[in-house]
Amino acid sequence: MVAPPDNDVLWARGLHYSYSGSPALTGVSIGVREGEILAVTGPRGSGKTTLLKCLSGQLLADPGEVWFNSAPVHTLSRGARERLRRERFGWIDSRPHLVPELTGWENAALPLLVRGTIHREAKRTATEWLERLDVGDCARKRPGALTQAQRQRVAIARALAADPTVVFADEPTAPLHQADRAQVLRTLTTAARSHQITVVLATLDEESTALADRTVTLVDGRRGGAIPAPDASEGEGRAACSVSA
Ligand SMILES: Nc1ncnc2c1ncn2[C@@H]1O[C@H](COP(=O)(O)OP(=O)(O)OP(=O)(O)O)[C@@H](O)[C@H]1O
Repeated sequence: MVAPPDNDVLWARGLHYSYSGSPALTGVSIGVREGEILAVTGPRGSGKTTLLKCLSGQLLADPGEVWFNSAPVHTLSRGARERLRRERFGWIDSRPHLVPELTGWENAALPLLVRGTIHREAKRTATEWLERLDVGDCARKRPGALTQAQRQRVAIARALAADPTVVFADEPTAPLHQADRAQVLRTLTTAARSHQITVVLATLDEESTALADRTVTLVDGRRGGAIPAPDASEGEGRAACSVSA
């Protein structure tokens, strides 16, 4: 095994993944820098979700290597991968899967409570994140009383409140109206940048890639070219980062 570059928080080499014999990823290699916002784009079915699941340890590439902070993830047991996901990674899905019986703050605090954080502290952190994401007024409401955009913000707060090193966001604005998309995405990227959280963002949306530092494209489960983000004066992405392929 070759160790990854020190400055890559996530590093993957030669990822292959098949669903019942149908290949979804065929030899994808990628490096993600600490604090970087990386957009993964490509047509429907090109393997974006599968890549995020392999990088986050939900799926085990076969073959392929995934390293997090210079330690191998692909050799960990299922239990150790689950622990890593719980403690270091956040996941934002394209649909906000909130617990209907819990209030906004309880939903946002869930990963902290599962981890054993004391109730008062978990509530304070969750409430702060809801406020940062402009849904402070949803703290006491149940998901059924919220709009889809509010629910998605609560789901984002839940991912960020647990103090993750990396957040994986799988088309997080897909279910939103056009007007809400840019705002929700801007809120996510601003919050991530201000807390040095690395974000790997699967998206079909050009607006999303403009907010990223770098974009990689998948085509039929393989890497296409890397597109540097526009200059800060044109978009909000930082200057282009180098690609490790
Ligand atoms: N659970 C599954 N079982 C069987 N095939 C799957 C499964 N999930 C994904 N696939 C297939 O694997 C390939 C890659 O899918 P994936 O969802 O990773 O792509 P994607 O780029 O995220 O697509 P989309 O933009 O539609 O979400 C596709 O051909 C898809 O049909």
